[in-house]
Amino acid sequence: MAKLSIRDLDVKSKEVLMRVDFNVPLQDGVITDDTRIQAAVPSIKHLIAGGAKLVLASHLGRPKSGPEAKFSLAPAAARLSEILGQEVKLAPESVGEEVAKLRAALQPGEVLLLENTRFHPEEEANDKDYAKALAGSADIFVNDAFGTAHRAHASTEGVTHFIAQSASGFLLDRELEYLVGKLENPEKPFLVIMGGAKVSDKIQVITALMEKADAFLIGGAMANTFRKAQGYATGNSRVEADKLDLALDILAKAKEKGVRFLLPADTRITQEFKEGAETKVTDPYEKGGATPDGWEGIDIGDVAIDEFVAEVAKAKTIIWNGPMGVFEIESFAKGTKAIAEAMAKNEGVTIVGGGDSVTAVNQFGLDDQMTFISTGGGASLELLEGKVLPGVAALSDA
Ligand SMILES: Nc1ncnc2c1ncn2[C@@H]1O[C@H](COP(=O)(O)OP(=O)(O)O)[C@@H](O)[C@H]1O
Ligand SMILES: O=C(OP(=O)(O)O)[C@H](O)COP(=O)(O)O
Ligand SMILES: [Mg+2]
Repeated sequence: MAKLSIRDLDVKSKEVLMRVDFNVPLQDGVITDDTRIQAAVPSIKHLIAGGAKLVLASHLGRPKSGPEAKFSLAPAAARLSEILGQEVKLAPESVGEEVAKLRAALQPGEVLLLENTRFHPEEEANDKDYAKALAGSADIFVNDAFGTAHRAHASTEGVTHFIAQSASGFLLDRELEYLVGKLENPEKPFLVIMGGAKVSDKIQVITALMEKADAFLIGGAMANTFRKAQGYATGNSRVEADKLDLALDILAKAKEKGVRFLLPADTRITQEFKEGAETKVTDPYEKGGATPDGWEGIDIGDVAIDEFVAEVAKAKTIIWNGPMGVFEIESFAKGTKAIAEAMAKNEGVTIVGGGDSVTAVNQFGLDDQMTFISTGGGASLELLEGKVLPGVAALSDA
């Protein structure tokens, strides 16, 4: 069923609450990649030009409980203000009396960014009272947060129950159009590359993706979980202990189905998690490779790089989510860079999704060489899996 779109709205003098995904990478309070902010600008400008009183909501990072300065959206407000060339006020909170006053005082064309919704645990719990408070006096809700559309949270799903009209934004439309439409019949071989840190979420989609993909490459922290499950020593590596059985199930299923499923043959490891740290590569696992105690896997190894690059060269359609290593630290970026370069050379369809994966590709200056850049990692994987994302399902029908 088609959903109401931002194109269909008359927003003149209306209060519009728009969910954006300003979950941008920060280092010492500085935004290292503003792709997600830039990606929301077409919808923001459209609403400003249409005379809306615009209230923006977003999460940033994963604060544990309550406000934490390092997860403030202040840098995002400042960056958006620069991009728009107009003031973007940051509310001190996402809900409450003071915020209600700020919202009521908005004039057509003005923009207010609410503080991080995840400063309230009620956001992720999709609590009704919090969602209602967030909806506040809004006449219209727009969801342009593709990167968070796979979460049924108060600001993505809950609010729609308290606002008359809920529509998709331009970014959400564009992502869905490409990732659902163009990927319906991918040219084969279809390769999925997965890595990154959000293992417990993303490992869950692999089984479903085996119905579509011909091959998988697994890097990042996800690879550690698979290697641990196989019984290899993983030292201090980041491992998802409660996903070991699932990892073994996935390996068995891949074998049964004849899906190529490549884990890194070796791993780059370190004792110190910092720039310039000494690193070394384990022996290939086949030859007894192991990560000793006190060391942790922070990138795929050199044999793995060669094998993965060869696999990328053979594929006709590739979707990549999750860096191969901790690319934010240059000494740990080799594997991620090699994959990005191999994708750039591939003449088939190359899709990179995810806040951090896209940051890496931008950092290497290879974004122009990709067919499609998606602002969502988990969201694009769940979409590919064939799921209707909760943030989309909740929108009004057209
Ligand atoms: N071996 C590893 N150990 C720990 N963290 C890793 C490892 N490999 C990659 N990462 C981290 O994964 C993070 C990105 O993961 P994720 O959020 O799942 O990807 P994306 O944002 O592209 O969807 C990066 O910040 C990177 O440093
Ligand atoms: O960064 C995000 O996803 P991604 O890391 O999969 O690209 C989104 O903002 C969702 O964040 P979440 O995974 O903490 O819900
Ligand atoms: Mg990420």
